[in-house]
Amino acid sequence: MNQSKERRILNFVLQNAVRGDPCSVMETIDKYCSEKEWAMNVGDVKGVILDKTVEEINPKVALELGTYCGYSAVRIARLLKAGACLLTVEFNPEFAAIAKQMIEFAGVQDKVKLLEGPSEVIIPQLKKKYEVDTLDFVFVDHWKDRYAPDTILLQECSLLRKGSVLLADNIIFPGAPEFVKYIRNNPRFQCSTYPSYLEYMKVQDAMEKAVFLG
Ligand SMILES: O=C(NCCCCCn1ccnc1)c1cc(-c2ccc(F)cc2)cc(O)c1O
Ligand SMILES: [Mg+2]
Repeated sequence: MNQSKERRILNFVLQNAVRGDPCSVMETIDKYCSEKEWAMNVGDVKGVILDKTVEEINPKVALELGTYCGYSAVRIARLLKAGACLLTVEFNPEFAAIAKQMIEFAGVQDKVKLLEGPSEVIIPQLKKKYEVDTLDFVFVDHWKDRYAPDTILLQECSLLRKGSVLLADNIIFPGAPEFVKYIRNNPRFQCSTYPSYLEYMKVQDAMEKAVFLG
């Protein structure tokens, strides 16, 4: 049975990156996906916006929606301080299996909890099953038509507090128009847009930062 692209990316990392070195894993994925096969990692250009947002917030509890191969989980986790953690949600079992190995190879597994399943099922479980109080940071990078409903669900589940920061990928391409409409017209969020480029491409994209005002 022929290999998936995600399996080829993981194998390239296992054979070429330095075990236990998150930056080496990120660089190796970026090299493969810019030279050999495009893939929907947040990438090295938008990744800098993600880095700066995480460093500014210094979250104790972070949530990622959309793990994929684990590139952004490694990217976020490498910046987390002792005792901080990232919960990352992946719906696709194949992607989750790849991401688990990627996260372990990078050596950040102690800071990352990979949760497999639909976000609409997992989000309501975060408080009781995963012992979350509130979220300091949320990286939104899953199905684009789930951005708005899951942002509403996070509020309904009292998972956001005054100052919680959401950062959403792909605001321009592929786009998340319902989310943009919802979040920019919502007085409970302070929004800012970060123009950038689609991963590994000369195509415009952007990230939206939304601070929950409580
Ligand atoms: O669809 C995307 N991500 C979600 C993947 C599935 C999430 C599954 N899941 C996880 C948890 N709950 C559900 C995505 C797509 C593109 C893209 C860009 C150009 C193009 F021509 C085709 C695609 C670029 C991204 O940066 C993306 O993030
Ligand atoms: Mg994305």
